[in-house]
Amino acid sequence: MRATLQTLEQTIAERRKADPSASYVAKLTARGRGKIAQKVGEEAVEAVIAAMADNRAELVGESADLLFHLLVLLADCGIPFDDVLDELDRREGLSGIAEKAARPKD
Ligand SMILES: N=c1c2ncn([C@@H]3O[C@H](COP(=O)(O)OP(=O)(O)OP(=O)(O)O)[C@@H](O)[C@H]3O)c2ncn1[C@@H]1O[C@H](COP(=O)(O)O)[C@@H](O)[C@H]1O
Repeated sequence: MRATLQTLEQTIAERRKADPSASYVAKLTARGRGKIAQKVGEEAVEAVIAAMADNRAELVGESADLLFHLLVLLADCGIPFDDVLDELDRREGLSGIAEKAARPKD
């Protein structure tokens, strides 16, 4: 899973500098961060609609669109996707800490 996103992140980094007439990533990047952010929002709403309609195929497709556009946005902000994964890892490490702290000591 991580390799797929890593490859896509790499491709996006390369395509940002491509000819906008030949690359969707370059075209979207040229339209500015506001437009990229708007696309992330639109794809998120479409994924939610697909989930609420219980449409599995649509949800898979819209989730792919959402992740792709999120990676384009992170690239525009100069944030490596590894930073997001590191944050998730950190939270996983934290899970259960509050529960353990609340437990009476032996
Ligand atoms: N994963 C994707 C991907 N997912 C979705 N899309 C594009 O996202 C767009 C979303 O469609 P919409 O109808 O929502 O948007 P639109 O009508 O094109 O644009 P708006 O008018 O809404 O702004 C489509 O044009 C899709 O082709 C993607 N375009 C590219 N990739 C990946 O990015 C790589 C680089 O692509 P290029 O930059 O085109 O070389 C590709 O090899 C793929 O791996």
